[in-house]
Amino acid sequence: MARPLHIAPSILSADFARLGEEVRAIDEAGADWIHIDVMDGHFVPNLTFGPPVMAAIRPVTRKIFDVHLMIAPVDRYLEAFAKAGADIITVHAEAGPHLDRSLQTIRALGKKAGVALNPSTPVAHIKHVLDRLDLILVMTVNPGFGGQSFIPAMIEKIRETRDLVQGRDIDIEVDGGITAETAPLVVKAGANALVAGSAVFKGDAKAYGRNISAIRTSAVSIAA
Ligand SMILES: O=C(CO)[C@@H](O)[C@H](O)COP(=O)(O)O
Ligand SMILES: [Fe+2]
Repeated sequence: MARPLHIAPSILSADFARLGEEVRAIDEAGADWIHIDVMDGHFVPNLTFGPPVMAAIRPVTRKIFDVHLMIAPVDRYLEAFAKAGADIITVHAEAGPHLDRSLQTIRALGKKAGVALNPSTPVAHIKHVLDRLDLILVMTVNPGFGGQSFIPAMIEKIRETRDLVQGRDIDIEVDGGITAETAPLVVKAGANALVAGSAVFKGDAKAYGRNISAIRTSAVSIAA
């Protein structure tokens, strides 16, 4: 049976001066998860926010906090993000020397564990940690910035990931350049969690619901 579809707006594209209101707006607009991009200026060439900002927006919504950590080394920060209200914590495959240990730590903190694969990272990298995973994030752009173009070669990688996890309770998430146009392609290939930043946070808050629906409708249309 097909896994449920989750639309996860990335607050990287929100107006940071009104972050709480923006989170409330996407909650009311029908977001399934709230995607939180944490960047360290080292693993990726950009800086965003950390646990205190996350803790500040935690009371605004009960939706799943889907936390994408672009931090290396990552292990020393896992507990802080768990305490700040993360539900899913995703680390990059290259974010530390001991991926298996990082994933064990996340689950020991009572959170769902995810691994993110950069566009150039082979799917085979995670073949031996599947038992530790709740989610695989296939990056469809190079991490670091919102508003980049979807990399078409990632379609084949999503298929490969889907084949690898067959029969397991693992979500396949995609992140980068997801729009109403690319959504059906990634869902057809096997993705069931779609991150979208610039395609959701365009126009004013009244448009967010329409933007989310447009992605969901086109994603579902291909699945039907
Ligand atoms: O992790 C990242 C970027 O590194 C993403 O979550 C972006 O925030 C997605 O933005 P769009 O490509 O949807 O604008
Ligand atoms: Fe992300």
